[in-house]
Amino acid sequence: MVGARSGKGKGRGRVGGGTEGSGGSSGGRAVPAVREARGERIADWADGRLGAYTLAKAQMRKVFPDHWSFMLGEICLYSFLVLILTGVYLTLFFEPSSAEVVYDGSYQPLNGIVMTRAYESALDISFDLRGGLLIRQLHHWAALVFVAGMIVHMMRVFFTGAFRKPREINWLFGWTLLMLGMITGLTGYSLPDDLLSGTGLRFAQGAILSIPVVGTYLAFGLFGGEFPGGEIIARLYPIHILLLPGIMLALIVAHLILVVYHKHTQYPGPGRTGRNVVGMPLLPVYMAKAGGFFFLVFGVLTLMAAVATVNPVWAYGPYRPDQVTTGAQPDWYLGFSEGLIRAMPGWEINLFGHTLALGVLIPFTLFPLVMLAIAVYPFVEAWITGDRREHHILDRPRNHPVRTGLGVAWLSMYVVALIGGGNDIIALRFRLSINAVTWFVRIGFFVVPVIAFIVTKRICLGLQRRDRDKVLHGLESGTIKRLPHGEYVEIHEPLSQARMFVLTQHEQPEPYDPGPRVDGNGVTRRVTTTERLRARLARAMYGTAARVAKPTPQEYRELQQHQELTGGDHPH
Ligand code: HEM
Ligand code: HEM
Repeated sequence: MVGARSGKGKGRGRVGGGTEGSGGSSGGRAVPAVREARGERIADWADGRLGAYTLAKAQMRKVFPDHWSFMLGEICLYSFLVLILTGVYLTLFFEPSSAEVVYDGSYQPLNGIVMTRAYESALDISFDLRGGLLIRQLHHWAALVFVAGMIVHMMRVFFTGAFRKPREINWLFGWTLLMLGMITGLTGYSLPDDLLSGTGLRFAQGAILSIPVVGTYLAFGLFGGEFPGGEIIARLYPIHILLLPGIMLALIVAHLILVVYHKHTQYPGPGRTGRNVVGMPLLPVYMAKAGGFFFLVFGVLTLMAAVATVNPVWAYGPYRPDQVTTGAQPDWYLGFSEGLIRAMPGWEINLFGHTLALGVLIPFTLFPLVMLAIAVYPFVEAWITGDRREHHILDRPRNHPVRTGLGVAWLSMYVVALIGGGNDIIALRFRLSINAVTWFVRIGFFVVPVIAFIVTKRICLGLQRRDRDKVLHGLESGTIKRLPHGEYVEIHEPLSQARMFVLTQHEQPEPYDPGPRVDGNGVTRRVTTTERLRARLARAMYGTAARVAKPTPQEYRELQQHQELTGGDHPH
């Protein structure tokens, strides 16, 4: 089905079976000879009050393009729903209290141990509440998958250039969701007040303390005094269950409204243009698929929760500031910031009688900066290209080697820092020296992204060359033929027209050029440093070193003629 991008309500077919004008009251309406079906009566009732027909007509036949990578956003959505469902259940039994109690419950090894009521309630949920452990595990697994889903979804959007006009704002909404998701996770796994969550909070408090001038005040204010204080769990609780999920829910709604408003992008293919969407209608096809997919995500998460233990708080024991678990790890998405701090040398300087803990402050600042780099990327790229057009057809990542290289470099930086966050575990498991792992991270943080960039760019260029080859020479069939004069040639099968279109439809724009500095009359024109920088970046991004010229029709025709002469085979 093909839907138009511009104009509203292009759906065809009768929606809801309504025959009356929408929004109108049924006053003065003649009694129908045949009683309408119950569904139709309910639909009429709703339409009279909500204008349902107009809304449904415009949206229900909306076309959604089909591609597996468009399920990634859905995985984020469904794991968020699972988080809310399981989170609500947990709030019924979890008590965010730092009051001290002596444990006397089903988990024998901890009996008689002093702990907070928060930890005790987490143990009760795990051992004494029907389904409690499964729900706790499900909540935690959903959180891990939620953030992973966001990163993969973000990279899909990044590598295909779906962030370009008009979707820059939606990119920022998404990015904010990613940041909030990470913080919500941190506030969540800090709640049960086990030894691991306390260690994480100590880490966060140390990072806050390193902020110059206001750090101490902030830390004291947040924790209600000297660490750990008695307030933090009770303060994190409303932030975790209400404030952050509330903001995220609003942002997700805005995000999805924008997806509907802009209409979804589509991969290039014959018949797909920037003015249409080729795919399946929202109702019934897409709704059925989405509904099924929700249960699939829910089911897989439940299976993971049932068979793989995550955060066994009972094994860690209650938090005590004088103890730390060995191999303490944050959840994977914050391993990045942990790694930066672990790899950073413990520098400290004294400024006007105040200590500046650079060993913590620098990595603590670097983390948001690395994240910020990806947030502003769409705007930087738009500035470099000077492209103000709307884009609804996705790029093939290979056709943008520099962008793809930058994305992979960014990811590799993330992975190197993640290795740093688990330096002790990696050293232990692989029998390496922890110093060797730390030094690898220190050097790798700068070197690995550069290597990743260069390798990715080369692979992209190689793939472009391969595409060019396929268009001009067709597919290698593996059949070798001997010509009358003794030469061996491989028979090449021509590509389908559709494939040929996909491989050649991309644009290869000339990079921005500020023009000659001296014009025809010998007058020197001022070219600003910014213009020069922009031209240089544009050359790096789209210049001849960053693309393999796609075949011209002329080249193609010449080869075709040659082919006819040699009887359908390409000499190689
Ligand atoms: C709670 C988190 C998120 C949810 C529930 C969500 C949901 C969705 C859904 C369902 C779609 C349409 C299907 C698809 O393209 O996968 C979508 C598209 C989009 N998302 Fe997200 N997303 C989230 C996070 C993000 C993040 C972290 C980013 C980027 C930083 C992002 C940027 C976008 C953009 C630009 C589109 C439009 C893509 C297009 O039309 O091709 N989203 N999102
Ligand atoms: C983006 C959304 C959310 C994320 C990423 C998230 C993440 C987490 C994580 C990782 C934990 C630690 C679980 C454990 O003990 O192993 C947790 C605990 C908890 N979460 Fe959430 N959560 C989210 C939303 C919510 C919502 C919406 C609610 C309530 C309506 C909620 C209520 C709770 C409660 C009560 C706990 C403590 C229970 C316990 O740890 O045993 N969460 N959350």
